[in-house]
Amino acid sequence: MSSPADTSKSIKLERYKYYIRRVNTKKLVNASSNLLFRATLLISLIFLFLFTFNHLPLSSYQFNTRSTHFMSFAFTTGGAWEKQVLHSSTPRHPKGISVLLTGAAGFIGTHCSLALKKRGDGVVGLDNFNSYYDPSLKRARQALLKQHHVFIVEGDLNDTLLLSKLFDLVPFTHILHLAAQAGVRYAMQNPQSYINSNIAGFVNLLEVAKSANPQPSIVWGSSSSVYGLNTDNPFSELDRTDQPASLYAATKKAGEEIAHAYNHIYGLSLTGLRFFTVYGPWGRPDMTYFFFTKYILQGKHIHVYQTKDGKEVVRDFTYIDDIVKGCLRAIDTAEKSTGSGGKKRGPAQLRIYNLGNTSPVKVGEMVEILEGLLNMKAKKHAMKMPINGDVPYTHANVSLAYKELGYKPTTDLAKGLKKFVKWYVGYYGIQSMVKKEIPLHHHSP
Ligand SMILES: O=C(O)[C@H]1O[C@H](OP(=O)(O)OP(=O)(O)OC[C@H]2O[C@@H](n3ccc(=O)[nH]c3=O)[C@H](O)[C@@H]2O)[C@H](O)[C@@H](O)[C@H]1O
Repeated sequence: MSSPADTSKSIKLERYKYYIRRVNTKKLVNASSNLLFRATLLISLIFLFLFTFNHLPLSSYQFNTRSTHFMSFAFTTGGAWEKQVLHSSTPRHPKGISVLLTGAAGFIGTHCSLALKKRGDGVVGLDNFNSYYDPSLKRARQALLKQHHVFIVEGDLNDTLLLSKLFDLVPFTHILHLAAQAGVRYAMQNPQSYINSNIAGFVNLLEVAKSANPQPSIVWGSSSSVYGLNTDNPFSELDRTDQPASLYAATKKAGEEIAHAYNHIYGLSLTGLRFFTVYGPWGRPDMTYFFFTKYILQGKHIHVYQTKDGKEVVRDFTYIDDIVKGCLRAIDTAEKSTGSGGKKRGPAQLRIYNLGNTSPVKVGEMVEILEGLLNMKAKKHAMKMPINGDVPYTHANVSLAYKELGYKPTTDLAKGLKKFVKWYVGYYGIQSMVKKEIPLHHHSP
């Protein structure tokens, strides 16, 4: 039997337990309502953001390309942005196509935009204007395109919202995808930028393209560098491409495999073009012919690379106008994608072509041509090619591109460099430094 003292103890204990239960329940209720409140607040904010986003013109978007997160900030500008996109993308020619051209402020991108616009197609550019090389050159190309009524959207391939918005606005028939992190040797300094642009950015673009209705046909820039350490000569599309010598080459090769997967799963029509050392007016300042020109004019030393066995390195330099023709032929022969609603509806076209010049030239010879055009002697130094991603030679077999695209390069290096130098001295306003008479054309490609 229990004593009264025991009974009172057990009552106290029960009361205490009851008290603790109430406190815990209260805490639980408080915690739950707190959680509920926070969740409601979060959901409301998301709805508010989405609502605002969908009801503001895209003009609007500023893209922070330096950040790894591509945040879009919206502010109203009254639909001017949409108008520019629509105007630029509308073909003038009744049979014209509508092209989203990525990397439009780049070297090949600018020339292709002009050529498409000139023949009556609609073109909207996309470019992030990054500072890999002098952005003022990209701005000058943008100004040139503006004169020809090509509008460039300032944004990044990794910005899904922006890409989706563009496809919501315009039923693009084609994408000419030339935006990339270029440069073979720079990959050792900034490997991540190659992954961001050439892999993540490409996949993002394909993701948006596969869901678009209609799905566009896609032509994109691969590279001769995929042949890497291949020793068969000239390089044919059937040669092995599994020995890249640089991360750049590896990302381009990855792009070709990614293209295969998207073609297979989603029915996207995809054509990859392997460009061989493209040069010409409005070119890239990081490329050798470009900075050799600058250094020769400044009286600075230049290094001409040699292979391990003392031979000069060789490139199949290809003039920009030939490349532009190849790109346009690839677009014109591209079949439609077969998918819709993000689903494949049948087999789709998948192609790869070499676009080169088929006549390789020693880098030393390229220097001699420049010396003649600039009427100045270069301060040349022979140097063993560093192990930095470079390959000793490139040489394109273009018979497949000839057969299927009608691609036939017509510009030799001497003729092409002459056009480049004319542009160079005109653009940089240094005609007087070059004693020889070179007729100038300002700001025309
Ligand atoms: O076809 C491509 O797919 C690639 O073409 C281009 O790469 P490359 O063919 O390597 O051109 P580029 O750098 O101009 O060097 C030219 C030559 O000069 C030699 N070279 C270089 C530097 C130097 O100081 N001295 C020298 O002799 C060097 O050894 C080489 O033999 C693009 O940049 C690249 O983005 C990609 O598109």
